[in-house]
Amino acid sequence: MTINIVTVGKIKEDYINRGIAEFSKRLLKYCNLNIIEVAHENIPKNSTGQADMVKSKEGKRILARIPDNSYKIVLDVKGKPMTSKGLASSIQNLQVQGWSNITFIIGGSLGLSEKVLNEADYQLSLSHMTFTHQMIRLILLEQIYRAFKIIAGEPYHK
Ligand SMILES: C[S@@+](CC[C@H](N)C(=O)[O-])C[C@H]1O[C@@H](n2cnc3c(N)ncnc32)[C@H](O)[C@@H]1O
Repeated sequence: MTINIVTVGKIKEDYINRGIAEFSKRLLKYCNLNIIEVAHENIPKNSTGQADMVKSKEGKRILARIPDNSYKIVLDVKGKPMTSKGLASSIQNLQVQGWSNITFIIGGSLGLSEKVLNEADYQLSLSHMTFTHQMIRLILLEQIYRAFKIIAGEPYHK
């Protein structure tokens, strides 16, 4: 299984980068992992009414980088919640159905465009709370790692 994460912007915080490096390393035992960063769009100073334009430009970059034939899961606060066991079952079911690529998509500071949201096979919320795009990348990686540990029947934190 190949897991892709298409995400807007870079990670600036060193402590988050270290966490991402740790979970990326741990995941290599279970899957191939590609983290694909697309450039964020500068938000104009007088940004009233420009949010859609920013999300649309970032959205085009995201859509251009989604690998072909992959099952697309967008991360969105308003998406559907899922348990960690549910994510494990979903990954397993997708494998059984013949999917060899799953792409998770993380938006920029203003979120994702309607076009990207509509392209998704699943809209996933990790909480009712909003996290930064930097934090959500780390949290998502930990949840994917947890899912593979559950699939493998291996012990991990409760
Ligand atoms: C700073 S948030 C964007 C906030 C923006 N106001 C919105 O409502 O989408 C950046 C990205 O992180 C992801 N994200 C943040 N919190 C999330 C959550 N609780 N569940 C799922 N994704 C989340 C989403 O992909 C979002 O586009």
